[in-house]
Amino acid sequence: MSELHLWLRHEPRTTERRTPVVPSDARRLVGSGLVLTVEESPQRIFPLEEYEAAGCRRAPAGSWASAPRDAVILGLKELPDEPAALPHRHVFFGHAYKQQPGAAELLGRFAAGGGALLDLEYLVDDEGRRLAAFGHWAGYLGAALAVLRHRNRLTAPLTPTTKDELDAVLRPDAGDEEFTALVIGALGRSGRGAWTAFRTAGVAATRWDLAETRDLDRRALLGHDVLVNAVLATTLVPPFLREEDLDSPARRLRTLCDVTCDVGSPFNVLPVYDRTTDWTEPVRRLREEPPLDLIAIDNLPSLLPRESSADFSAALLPQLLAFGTGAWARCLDRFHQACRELGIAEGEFRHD
Ligand SMILES: NC(=O)c1ccc[n+]([C@@H]2O[C@H](COP(=O)([O-])OP(=O)(O)OC[C@H]3O[C@@H](n4cnc5c(N)ncnc54)[C@H](O)[C@@H]3O)[C@@H](O)[C@H]2O)c1
Repeated sequence: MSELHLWLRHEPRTTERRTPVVPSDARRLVGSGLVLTVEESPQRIFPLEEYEAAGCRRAPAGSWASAPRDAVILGLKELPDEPAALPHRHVFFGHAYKQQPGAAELLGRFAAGGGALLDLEYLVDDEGRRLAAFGHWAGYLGAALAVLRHRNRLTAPLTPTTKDELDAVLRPDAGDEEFTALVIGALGRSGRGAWTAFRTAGVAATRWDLAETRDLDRRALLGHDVLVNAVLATTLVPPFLREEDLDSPARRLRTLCDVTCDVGSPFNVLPVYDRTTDWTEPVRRLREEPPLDLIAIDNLPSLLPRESSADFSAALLPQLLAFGTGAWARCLDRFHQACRELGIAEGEFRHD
C-alpha cells in the first residue's frame, strides 16, 4: 500500500485563520511516515515555516486541485467554487447533509469528479459522539462576549484575539456590579466552555442540561441576568423562550447569547430572533424597555484561532494517524447516503 499523502489547504475565507492541523501535530504525522503537504496561506495563524520545520512539503495556495489523486485534502470551511469536478477525498465541514443551500451542488461536484466528502461533523465514534469539534471555545467566547456586553465593555467590530488578551478584559474590575448567569447545555463541550469563561469573569453560573429543562421553569430562566444557550438540539422540545416571555414582567434577563444559532431550524429552542449577528455588529437589541440584547454569532471559535486550532488538531491527530479505519468508513458511508438521498449518482471513479 502506498503511503498516505495529506494536503493541508489554504482557507479561501479571509477571516478564517484556524487550521485543522497545527505544526506540532504536523510533526507527529510526518514522524509516523505519511507525507504532509501544506499550502501557503496569508492568514493561517501558524506560519508555513513552522510546518516546514516539522518536515512538511510546501505548495502554493489553492494548488490542491492539481494534487495527486490519492492525496486527502484537509481543510475546515468551504471550498472555492472552482473546479467544478472534485476527484479527491476532502476532509472539512461541508454543511451539506441537512438540505442546506448549495448542498446538492457541492455533492454534485464530488460525484462529477469521483471524489468524496469526509465531513468532520460526521466523524464520530461507535456511539455517534463527535471526535473533533470546536465547541469548547465557541462556548467560552459566547459567554465572554455576553459578559463584556453586560458590563458595557464590548467593542465592535470583533477581531481575532488570544485567550490571554480576552481574559484580561474578562476579569472583573473592582466597580463591576454582580449579576446572575445561566448556561443551558452546560454538560456539553460548549456549555463547559461557557461556564469556564463565566468563572474567569468572576461569575458562578447556574448550570442546566437535559434534566433541568425536561420540566422547564421559564420563570427561573427569566430570573437570570445573562443566558448562554449551548444545547445541541436533535429533537423537538418546547422553546426555552417565546416572544411573549420577552415582555414578561418577571424578566430580569438582559443579555442573551445563543451559541447554538439554530435560527430557522425546526429544533430551534430560542425562536425569538430571525437572523444571526456577526463580528461587525455582534449585538442586536431585541427589546428596549427593559433592554434585552442578543448575541448570535455562528463563527465564534475563529475569534480565538490559535487556541481553537490547537484543541481541534489534538483531537483530530489520532484520527488522522488511523486514517481509513472505523470512523472514516462511517464518514464515507454517510457521504454516499447523502448523495443517494439527493438522487445524486456517483460515477465509476469513486473512492471506496
Ligand atoms: N456559534 C458557534 O460558532 C458554534 C461553534 C461550535 C458549535 N456550536 C454549536 O454549539 C452547540 C453545542 O455544541 P457542543 O459541541 O457543545 O455539543 P455537545 O453535544 O458537546 O453538548 C450539547 C449539550 O446540550 C445538551 N442538551 C441537548 N438538548 C438539551 C435540552 N433540550 N435541554 C438542555 N440541554 C440539552 C446535551 O445534553 C449536551 O450536554 C451546537 O448547536 C453546535 O452547533 C456553535
